[in-house]
This record gives sequence, structure tokens and C-alpha cells, in this order.
Amino acid sequence: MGWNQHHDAFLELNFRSMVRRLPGLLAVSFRLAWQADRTAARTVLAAEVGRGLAQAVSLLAVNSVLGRLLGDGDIADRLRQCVPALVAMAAVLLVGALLRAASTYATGRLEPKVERVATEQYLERAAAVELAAIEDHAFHKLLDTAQYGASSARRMITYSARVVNAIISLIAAAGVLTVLHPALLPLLVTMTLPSAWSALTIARRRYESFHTWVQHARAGHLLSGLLTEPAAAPEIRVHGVGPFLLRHYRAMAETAEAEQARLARLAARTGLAAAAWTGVATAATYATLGALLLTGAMALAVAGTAVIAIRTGSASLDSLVLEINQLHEEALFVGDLQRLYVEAAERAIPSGGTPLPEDPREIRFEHVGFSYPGESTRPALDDVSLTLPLGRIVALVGENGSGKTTLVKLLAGLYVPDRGRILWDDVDAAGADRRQLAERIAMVAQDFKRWPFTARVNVAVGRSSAPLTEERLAEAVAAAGAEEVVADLPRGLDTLLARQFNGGHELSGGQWQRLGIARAAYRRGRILIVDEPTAALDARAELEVFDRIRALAAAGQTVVLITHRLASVRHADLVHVLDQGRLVESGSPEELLARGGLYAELYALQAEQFAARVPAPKAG
Ligand SMILES: Nc1ncnc2c1ncn2[C@@H]1O[C@H](COP(=O)(O)OP(=O)(O)OP(=O)(O)O)[C@@H](O)[C@H]1O
Repeated sequence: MGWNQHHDAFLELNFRSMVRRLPGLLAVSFRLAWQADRTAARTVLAAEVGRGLAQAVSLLAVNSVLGRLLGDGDIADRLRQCVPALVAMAAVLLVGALLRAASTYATGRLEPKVERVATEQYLERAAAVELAAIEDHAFHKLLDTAQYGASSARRMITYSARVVNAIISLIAAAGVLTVLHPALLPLLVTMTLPSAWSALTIARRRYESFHTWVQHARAGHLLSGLLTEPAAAPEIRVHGVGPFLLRHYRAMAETAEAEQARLARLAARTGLAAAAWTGVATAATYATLGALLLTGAMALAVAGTAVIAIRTGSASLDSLVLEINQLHEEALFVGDLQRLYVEAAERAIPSGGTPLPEDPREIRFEHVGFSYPGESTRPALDDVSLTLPLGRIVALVGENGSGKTTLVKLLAGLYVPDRGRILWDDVDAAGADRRQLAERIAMVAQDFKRWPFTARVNVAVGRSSAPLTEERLAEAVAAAGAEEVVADLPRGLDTLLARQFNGGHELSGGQWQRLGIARAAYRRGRILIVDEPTAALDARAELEVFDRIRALAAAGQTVVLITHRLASVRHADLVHVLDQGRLVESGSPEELLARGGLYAELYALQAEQFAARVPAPKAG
């Protein structure tokens, strides 16, 4: 998964595998370009093919000019005979320049579009997968690596255009050389081999280093991020974590620097060896040309054209190897992106399904079991059977880790049970229309999102698909008792709730909690799930919030409430008590108190805290 997936591709980075993969890589680029802008894609392809052909024509024209110039006869006659070829050359140069301009413009238009299309697909698919996929570290790693794919897709367009151009000009040069003399083509290849070898060797080392060090680089990045992020700032200052993080950052950066230095040393050595090899090959090429001239096997004009064609050809071959190399490198990241597309489609929230009953009476959990992926000693929920009557207040109670939050996440369709069923009357939620299910739920999670937007958006994001109306907003704010919070904001609902931005403002935990409840009220879901709604509230605010939640239930909304404050549970119609993932008690608060079980025990513990006298300090 992730970075390591590149490993095999790296090992295969040799000339043969590069040539074998080339058509596939070009096809990928073309498909991306086609999706983004068909006209621009066509223009780039046509312009690059045209430029290559123009090069072939210009080489033939050079040959014709040299042939005429070095031939017999009066120099004025010979010059006159050159004119058509010279005119042809000028025309070809003009066409080449126009094609180049067209390609530059079309590529420039295409690149950002390709990146946007790829990024949009990435974000769209990432947002559409199940929560379990987002929480799966392997999928997350793929998300991490695939994020580079969009910019790589953008660069692939340029490299592909250059590759097409280099291939065509190489074919042109090779064709002309073969026509001139069959011995010239092997000479061209011999001259270009050293730089191809050096480019490949350096790229291989870079890959290897990249894959070995990528986790290291990411950790360094993470450390530098921690040093500047607001959430870590208080501890960095009070606990003096700064120097500790900085020390680790420096150690990581120094190791990376040493690796860069090693690569540079090796690259210099390889470059030198390649230059020496090229020198020998060049000398051999010109010696061969000289020998062909001396033996009369080749005319002087042909040798002149050959020199030009060899220079053009070797430049094309050089750039071809380099560009294919770059293309290959970018394609690895685009490959990650494509893998993400496939995996995200497999793990996407299913669309469609059985419609839920319009007005169900109850939701039943039947022998529901659920375990989070990874190692754990016991399931988060184990054989839970319970009923949630709709239109009532149902409280979920239990000690930390007993499975309350997991249960409501299953209810909201965020996870699917491993065992058992969740029935909305008689419809199994597993096969139900998930979009419809989500429509009916409003949720204030324990760790609800504090969006770095204005207060208005923070409330209205509860139903972003509905048109934002002041009336609905005011109702939601009032339902959550958040009027004072809003009134205290410097620009009211238009205050930006993100301290890191100019004009941004920060709320206290309790104030945020009220906005969170306002968001859920704004959603107007039929089932309101509130997970620890009063954890950050003072005693007076807590009473008020529970009053408001009761009022929502009185208006017909179902409330599923998770709280540790058992005094607040006394207004619930039904209480389910969980312990270590199992349902241990159910009933009204009075029944549970009378039963003397876990609920009564927890209740007594809390009541005792208020009844107990504070011991007097010891004298002396
Ligand atoms: N995303 C997760 N991945 C893995 N394990 C999890 C995850 N969320 C919860 N768990 C585990 O599942 C068990 C039940 O957790 P859950 O959050 O449902 O308990 P809870 O009753 O809501 O606890 P609390 O009162 O502390 O909020 C715990 O053992 C917890 O460690």
C-alpha cells in the first residue's frame, strides 16, 4: 500500500521496461487531457506531431541545399538551385514556430484543467467513502500518497507532449540518416547511449532514495507542523516541548541532507563517466565519417547533413530518455491516484436501497455486534438487542468505553453491524437507502466539527443543501439557547470562528457546544442524536440545554441522548444501560433506580458526591 507500492515499479526502471510502458503512459496522459479539455488535447497532439514532421522536412531541405552547394558548376547557378530548398526550409521553420506556439498555449490551458479534474475526482471520491474506510490506516495512507497524483497528472501532460515531439523528431533524424548511409544510425545510438545510461542510473537512485526516505520526510514535515499549529502551542510553551521537537526536526533534516549529499556525489560521478564515454563515442563517430569520406563511400554534402542529423537525433534521443524518465516518475503518483479511485469506488457508501418507512414507530437493534478493525480484547458492541421508540427521549448510559457512541454511530448508518440487524420497523438498515437514512438524522457528536467559517455557516452547515434563511437560523439559535453566544460575538453571526485568520474569533468549549446544538436544530432531522451535549457547560447552562432538548422531544422529535450526568436522564422516557459493549439494563429512570442495578449504582455514586461533606482541614 501507499509509498511501498512504487517499489516494484522502481525496480523495473530499465530501458526495456520504459519502452514497454511508454504507450500505456501516453494513453493515460491522453485520457486525462481528453477528460479535461478535448480541443486543447487535440491541439497539443496535432502540434507536436506536426513539429516532428517539420523537423524531418527541414533535414531533407538541408541535405538538398548542401548537395547543391557542394556540387559542380558556377557558384551563382548553384546558389540559384538552392533557393527552392531554402524557401522550403523557411516555410518549415515558420510552421514549426506556429505549431510550437499553438502547443504552448494549449498545454498551458490543459495543465490546470487536468489538475483540477483529477483533484475534484480525488476529493469527491474521498468524501463519498464509508467512515470505516477513512478510519482505516491503509486507506488513509493511500489517500495521503494519492494527493500528489493530481499535480503529477498535470506534469504528465507536458512530459507527454515533449515525448511525442522527441519520438517524432528522432524518427525523422533516424530516417534521414538511414537514407543517407546505413552506418550512420548505429553511430547515433552509440553517441546517445551514455547520457541515456546516466539519466536512468541517476533516476533509479533517486527513486530508491525517495521510497526509503519518504516516511522520514513526512515525519519531519509533521514535526515542523506541530511547532506552529495553534492546538499544540499552549503545551509547547508551558511544558517547554519546543526545543524537544526542534531537536528531533534538526536530526531528521540532517539525515535527509546527508542523503541528498550522497545522491549528489553519485550523480556527479555517473555524469563524469557518461561524459567520458560520450567523448569516446563522438570521436569514433567523426572518425567513421572521416573514413567514409576518405574512401569515397560518402559524398561531402551527405557527410554535412549527417553531422547535422546526428546532432539533432542525439539531442532528441537525450531528451526522449529524460522525458520518458520524468513521465514514468509522475506516472507512479498518477497510478496511486487511479488506485485510490478504484478502492474508493469499492468502499463508497452505496447509493439507492430499500426506502425507509415514512413514519416508523421504532428502531430495533437485534443481536447487534460490532468490532473496530485492528486488535482489541473485546467487541465495541456485543449481542445488543434494544428498542428505540420514535418520538421519545431515549438515554444511553454507561461508563467510559461501554459502547454508547458506537451504538449511535451504527444508528446513524456511519458503521454497518458485523452481526445482527438494525430494523426501522421492518426495514433492515443494512439494505436501506443510506441517503434517506442520513436525511433523518441530526447529530451533535462528542467531537463535532468546529468549522473554521463564520458562526452563521457553522449553524447552517447543518443542512447545507437547503437555502439559508434568517428565520430558520434564528429558530435554530433559539432552540439551542445560543442567542447570548451570538450576541457576544463582535460581528454577530458574521463573525469568523477561526483565530488563525484576520478578524477571526475563538469561542469557549461551552459556547461551541451551543452552536453545535444549534447546528443540529437547524438540520431538523427527525432523530436528534446528542452525545454528551453538556460536557463543557456550566451548571445553569446544562439545565437550560436539557430543558430545550426536552422541548424538541415534546414537539415530536426523537432524541437519543448520551450523557454521564444521570440527574439529567430523569426526564428520559427510556434508558438503556451499557456495560463493556453489552446491554445490561433497560427501563424508565424510576424503574432502573428501583431495580438497584448498574444505573442505580452510578446514580448513587454521583448523588454521594453532592451529599458528602468536604472534610475540614487538619489543624496544625
Ligand atoms: N474509531 C475507533 N476505532 C477503534 N476503536 C474505537 C473507536 N472508537 C471507539 N473505539 C473503542 O470502542 C469501545 C467503545 O467506545 P465508545 O466510544 O463507543 O464508548 P462510549 O461508551 O461512548 O465511551 P465514552 O463514555 O468515553 O464516550 C472502546 O473500547 C473504544 O476504545
